[in-house]
Amino acid sequence: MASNPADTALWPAPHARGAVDATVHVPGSKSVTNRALVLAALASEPGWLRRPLRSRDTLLMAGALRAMGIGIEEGVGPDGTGEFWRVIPAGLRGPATIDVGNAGTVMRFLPPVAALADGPVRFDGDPRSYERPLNGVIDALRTLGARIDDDGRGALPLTVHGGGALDGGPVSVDASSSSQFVSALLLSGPRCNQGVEVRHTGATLPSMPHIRMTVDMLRAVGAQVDSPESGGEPNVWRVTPGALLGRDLTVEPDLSNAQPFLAAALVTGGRVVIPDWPARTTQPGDRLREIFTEMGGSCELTDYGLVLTGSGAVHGIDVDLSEVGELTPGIAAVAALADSPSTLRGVAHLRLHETDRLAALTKEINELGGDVTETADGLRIRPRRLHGGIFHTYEDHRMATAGAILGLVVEDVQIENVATTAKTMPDFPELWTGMLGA
Ligand SMILES: O=C(O)C1=C[C@@H](OP(=O)(O)O)[C@@H](O)[C@H](O)C1
Ligand SMILES: C=C(OP(=O)(O)O)C(=O)O
Repeated sequence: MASNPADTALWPAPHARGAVDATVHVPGSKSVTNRALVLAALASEPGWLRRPLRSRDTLLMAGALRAMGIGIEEGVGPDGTGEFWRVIPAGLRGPATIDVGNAGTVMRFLPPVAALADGPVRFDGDPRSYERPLNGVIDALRTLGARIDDDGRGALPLTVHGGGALDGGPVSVDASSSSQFVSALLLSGPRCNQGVEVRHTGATLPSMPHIRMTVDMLRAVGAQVDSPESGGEPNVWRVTPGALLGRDLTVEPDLSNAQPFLAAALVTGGRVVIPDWPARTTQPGDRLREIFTEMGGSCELTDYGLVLTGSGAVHGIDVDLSEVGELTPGIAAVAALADSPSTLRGVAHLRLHETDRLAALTKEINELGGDVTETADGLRIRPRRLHGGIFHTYEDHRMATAGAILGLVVEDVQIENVATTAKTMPDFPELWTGMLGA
């Protein structure tokens, strides 16, 4: 939380004096790092993560696993290989207290791990974590044999009374409010006595690429997973019980955190290169190549990385973002600077993210003179000439980076609490000013 006064200070968002031309090395993926940590902790032998993301969300994940008995050693590899974490699995145990902060991955992926531990594990976090939905995970775990004490709201705080093992088996979950419910149950699935069969029952399921990421990463450590994409029933995933391998994994750059830098090339008619952009990935940020091309840029994926070149024109877009919801704040910022209106659809669940992102984007862009309206499942954005002002961030890293995009083009934008970017990208202000050659 923003207990340090410096956290709530105003950061004058740098204004671009011309076309941006830069190469930006983006830190590792939050989603990959936190899945890799969980899978390595559940493995039957030590494993390595190279170039892990070190940010609030991933340090909370590492701290939580350590609290349950897992060894995590940090070091720096030989030239060019960067930092690494060595994860040494051990018997999971309580009593432990876990701070989830406001990390969806920690609050959802770890209760199943705690159910496998021996002893009570208490979960608590930022005030916002009490509001983010966890009911799918709580109810499903009870069905699978776990004992949980909560206050009946389907959210934190709670205590999982781990019994050292979990029966597992079939379970239904409505994951329309967060794909992380499904990922959470699958990740611990191989360690359940009967494995798991997870059936999503809701009308919609957001963030499918993140579920594919879970399935791919499980398979990479030796788990057997049947998924709708591998010929299984729609909305059903089956994980067979079995030991997981310790692997040596290099974490890809976080493509969703590459978004503001790519947007900088787009809105200034410049050129930004992101090295190590993977040729094949489950990260939702890969959709930016298509989305930012439709909005006026051109993308070239080379062996070195991704090059986005802006044309000088920025176009509005009508797009369903349900698969890639976390890209919405950055796309909304670019859309507010476009030459035609935009409609962003399929993201009602963003009201339950770090903050109510639909309300926050509407309010903050409109306070700079914009014309944004909330719809039932997204935003309608009509570009208008914007003016400077304070852009509030509601402790949401992606609000801060969205405000920075606007500040490139609009003079005198001040971002409140830019330090909130530490959730997934602690070096954001330095990377941003470095990109601008400041
Ligand atoms: O599993 C993951 O790593 C994530 C899944 C998505 O969550 P929701 O499905 O709750 O949107 C995404 O928005 C979040 O940033 C990361
Ligand atoms: C929704 C997000 O995070 P979380 O993992 O906390 O859900 C996000 O990073 O945009």
